[in-house]
Amino acid sequence: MSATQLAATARRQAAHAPSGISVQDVSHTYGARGAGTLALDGINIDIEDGEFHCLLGPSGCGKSTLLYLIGGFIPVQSGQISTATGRVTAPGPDRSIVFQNFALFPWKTVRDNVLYGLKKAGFGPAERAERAQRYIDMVHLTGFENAYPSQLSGGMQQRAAIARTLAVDPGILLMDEPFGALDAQTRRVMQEELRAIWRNSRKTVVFVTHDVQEAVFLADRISIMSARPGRVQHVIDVNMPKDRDETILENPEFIQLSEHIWRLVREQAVAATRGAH
Ligand SMILES: Nc1ncnc2c1ncn2[C@@H]1O[C@H](COP(=O)(O)OP(=O)(O)OP(=O)(O)O)[C@@H](O)[C@H]1O
Repeated sequence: MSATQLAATARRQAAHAPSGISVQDVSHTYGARGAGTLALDGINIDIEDGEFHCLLGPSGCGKSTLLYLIGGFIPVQSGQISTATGRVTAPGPDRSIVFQNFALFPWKTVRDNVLYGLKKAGFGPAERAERAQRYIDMVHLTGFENAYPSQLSGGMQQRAAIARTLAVDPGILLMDEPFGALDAQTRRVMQEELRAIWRNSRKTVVFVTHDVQEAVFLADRISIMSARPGRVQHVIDVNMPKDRDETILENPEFIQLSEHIWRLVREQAVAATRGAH
């Protein structure tokens, strides 16, 4: 193998390995500096490789902005974000994102939506076909390979979007309120499935939500953000069993921790409402 091929293989392996994320003193302003909106102010977060980390905070506190900065979808203006593959300056194969609104191509079938991501990520034809089926099966959409998004329920569409993202095997999975559009029951099932998928795949996950129970159910650690400008107010360890299903909702420790976090988030939500007047 040539040095170039070796380097390409090393890059590809690094992209698939779970990676830590270091966010150092990151601030972000939308619009003209000085006259614009300060969305984030001096964010510092260290996320370990393989960690499930939730960003929790009131609407408008900058959770999505921080996620897009980590993804490299918007440029870092101030401070620094790094992963195992180096400093984040643009999107890369080590980071993939799942959006709230599924973001599937409506004119492509489930299989073709998943294949599209794989082709873009540079997988060969045989591996693309094998991976597409494997991840469609993993999210329990076997039998719906040829269905179009409009023929699927919201939960099924979001499972297809998750399959598309997981199939390319990114080391870091970024999720922006992916279950926000789902009904409560489907949302609970998806949370359990995501937690199980994460346990098997050992990805690093950064998950944005404003739902306290969702954060406590899913996360190893939670960063609670302040009302705008977003700052990290508290970092909470969730010391719960790694295998979680809905029985944990009745666990007294789960209830106590959720109430504690709810009070912390409520303080920020009240501050946000006052700031808006
Ligand atoms: N493209 C943009 N141009 C100008 N301001 C923006 C832009 N995107 C976001 N903002 C502002 O930056 C702040 C943070 O927005 P962001 O979407 O990151 O917050 P969020 O915590 O994810 O909110 P939500 O929970 O409601 O989705 C908000 O006040 C928002 O109005």
